[in-house]
Amino acid sequence: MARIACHHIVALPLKSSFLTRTSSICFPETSLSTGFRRRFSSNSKISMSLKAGIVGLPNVGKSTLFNAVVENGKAQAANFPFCTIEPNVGIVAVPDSRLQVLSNLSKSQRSVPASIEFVDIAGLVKGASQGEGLGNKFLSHIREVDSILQVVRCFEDNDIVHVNGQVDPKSDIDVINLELAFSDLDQIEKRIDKLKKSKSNNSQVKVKEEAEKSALERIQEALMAGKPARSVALTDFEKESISHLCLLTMKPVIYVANVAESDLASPESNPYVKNVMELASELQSGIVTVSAQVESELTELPSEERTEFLTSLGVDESGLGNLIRATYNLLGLRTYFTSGEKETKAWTIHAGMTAPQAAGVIHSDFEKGFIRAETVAYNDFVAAGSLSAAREKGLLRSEGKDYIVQEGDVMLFRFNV
Ligand SMILES: Nc1ncnc2c1ncn2[C@@H]1O[C@H](COP(=O)(O)OP(=O)(O)OP(=O)(O)O)[C@@H](O)[C@H]1O
Ligand SMILES: [Mg+2]
Repeated sequence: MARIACHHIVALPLKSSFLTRTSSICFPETSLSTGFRRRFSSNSKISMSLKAGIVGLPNVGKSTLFNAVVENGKAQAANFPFCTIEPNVGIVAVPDSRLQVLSNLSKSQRSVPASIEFVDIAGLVKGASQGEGLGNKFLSHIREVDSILQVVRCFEDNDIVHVNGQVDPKSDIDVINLELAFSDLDQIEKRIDKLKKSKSNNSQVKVKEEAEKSALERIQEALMAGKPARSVALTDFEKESISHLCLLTMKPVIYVANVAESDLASPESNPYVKNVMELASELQSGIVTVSAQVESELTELPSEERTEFLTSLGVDESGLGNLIRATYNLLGLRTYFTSGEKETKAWTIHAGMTAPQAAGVIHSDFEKGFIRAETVAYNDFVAAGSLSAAREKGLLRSEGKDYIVQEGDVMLFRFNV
């Protein structure tokens, strides 16, 4: 296996999911895990969950990581319409080697990668849920993201102040998680009070409110026991009933252990990283190790010098690609392709989406007027060499409106307008 500047330690679906069409993915038990098998009903509102928030104590390396990821994401794809929406929100390309392969085969004029949004959120401190530091404002920024990358300081450096005086990943993680839990508890308490006072006579509303109350009571219990909301088993109906609250501890988390450059080659031997690994597994979350400092220095170097720098640190490649892919997968996102002479493009869908829903990602008219999809698995497309060759060999299938789009499908939609 290639040595990389970012090691995925927990079974997060990284590269494997991109190599096989139907990948067997082992996700931590998050709220998203059921989504793999779940089908999206056609009337359910689909929003592309694309935002990952970089969260952590002050001065742990969040902005350093954010800048490196954004710079790297931009560099990954010259044709990618990169933009920084606000100074602290950046869209980055999801690196995917399949894109270039398809693009070459189709002799496309350009290729467009999938993308996700990263948000650099200011540091959280103890007491934030009571308004300390930048307090509730920043908790509300976290509320808006779909997944959390929690940066944990695992590097020693006496010149860089640690808000609590010493490097202690367990304590840092506890501080952040406690603030998130307090904020959720506060919201839940208010909501349960409101639900108790509800006088609705509408039976449908009543059923929904009962489901919401029952879910919230169970989440409240879990939070009091130090567990995140995502650890509570909920039905789809219950999940939907509480979704308006955007609970912070419901969001899937990846712990990003930010290590010194000297630890990059074997992060597992750093006891701080070990602590983070143990906690991540207890909290049903993923972990990646990365050195934000190294990544930021890499973006400053001309590409020919990057390999040399990485080799001197004992690794082969930058860790950001893996971090971005891990985040993409954590968000429950999947990719299908369209490929032709004009362009080859990676489109982002949720796992479980049907062909018309996937077509709707391109344009709502494609979904409304959907007739059929012609589809071929990525590996079959590559083996055949082109869409027409795949058709001749009978590898191109014609699929109807119930077809669940698979990771890596290359698709062509037939529709009426
Ligand atoms: N892996 C690392 N090794 C050594 N130094 C690092 C590492 N990662 C970040 N730093 C340094 O730590 C300092 C703080 O980094 P940064 O400003 O990114 O933190 P932050 O979490 O965004 O802080 P804030 O919450 O105040 O915005 C910087 O001087 C940065 O160069
Ligand atoms: Mg910062």
